[in-house]
Amino acid sequence: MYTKLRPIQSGTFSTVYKAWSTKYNRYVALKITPKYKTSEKNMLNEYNVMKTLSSHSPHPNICSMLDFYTDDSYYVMVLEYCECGDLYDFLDIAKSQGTPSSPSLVQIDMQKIIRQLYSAIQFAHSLGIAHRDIKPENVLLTINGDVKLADWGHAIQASKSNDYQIGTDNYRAPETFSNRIETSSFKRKLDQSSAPLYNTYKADYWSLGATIFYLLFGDCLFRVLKPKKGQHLKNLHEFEKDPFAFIYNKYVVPRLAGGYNNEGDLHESLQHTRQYVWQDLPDIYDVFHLCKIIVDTLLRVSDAEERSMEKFMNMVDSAWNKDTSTKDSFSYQSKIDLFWEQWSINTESIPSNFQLRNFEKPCLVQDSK
Ligand SMILES: Nc1ncnc2c1ncn2[C@@H]1O[C@H](COP(=O)(O)OP(=O)(O)OP(=O)(O)O)[C@@H](O)[C@H]1O
Repeated sequence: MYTKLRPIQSGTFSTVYKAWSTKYNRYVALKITPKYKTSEKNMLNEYNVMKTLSSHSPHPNICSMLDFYTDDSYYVMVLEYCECGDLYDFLDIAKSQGTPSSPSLVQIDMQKIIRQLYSAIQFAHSLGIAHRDIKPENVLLTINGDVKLADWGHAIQASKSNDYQIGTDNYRAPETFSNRIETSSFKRKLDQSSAPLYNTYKADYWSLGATIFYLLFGDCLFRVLKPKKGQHLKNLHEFEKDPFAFIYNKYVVPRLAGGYNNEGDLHESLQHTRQYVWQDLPDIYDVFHLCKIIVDTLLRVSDAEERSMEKFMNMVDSAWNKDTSTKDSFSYQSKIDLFWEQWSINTESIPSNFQLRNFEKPCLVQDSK
């Protein structure tokens, strides 16, 4: 019924193949998991989640399960095939095609990706399912540039959980790290049931914010090497104290090595380091503005309850609403005002050869001294 054509990629637990289905008369993806790599309980959980998500009217931005098989050695999940693979690899290819002086021709339609991810996550939450591993690697792309949220292996059908360390560190919400929990009983792993519960939907909101951040800067917000896990918590504290200074120092300043005379140069430098182009963020203020929206609505460190995907989407909608007659619309002047209000970083934190000067328009210049 299925003819395996080629392996697509091996993940931690499974290998995914492109295959042809005579039953559906279309290409499919076979996600094949050896039984020794997972427990029956975990597989049953993924199967049940996929079944719920794929039944009655499947969501266009969720990678549906078409079939499921098992034998003595393997579990085989038959999935819709996404021709362009995952977003992480897609951007990696885009980056490798470009050069610092000429970015790859790949263009990222931010609005489309954001809206479709929002819609997929909202749909899953409305069915009582939290994904718990949202990241660029789990966002698949179709040939039409539509996204499909995939890999529901860590998903849970509950709005609260006290499972910690589930998902991927670089995209995981702070409250899901067990070493933030001070209860000694939890630390000693005596009684997990007494560990505090976290809201699984709000944890997904954080991961959505971290995923969009990756698209903006081509890098993870809190990239931490495995041996340096403690660093992750330090980063979170630093980020919480002043998110804009954190982002500015870690993601903007390092890209200023060559010196910049105006915001156009800075915008280009960001594009060139990433080496792919955003289709719909025409200038640097749009990038910073979107970044501010993410920080204000999704990347709330301690006050997880304040995270709101609806607020995020409303603010994105008004930021992209180019009708300047609307009160909240994003005029060029308001972008500049916002830049100074939110991004005028303490000058002590800027390397000595750079300074912010308020010219006709705010811009970054290299100090000639
Ligand atoms: N339906 C699909 N169409 C095309 N490519 C796919 C599909 N499903 C998965 N892939 C590719 O295979 C990779 C691994 O898939 P998946 O994340 O589901 O496996 P996994 O074993 O759970 O991985 P991990 O746990 O390491 O994240 C994806 O990142 C993607 O590149």
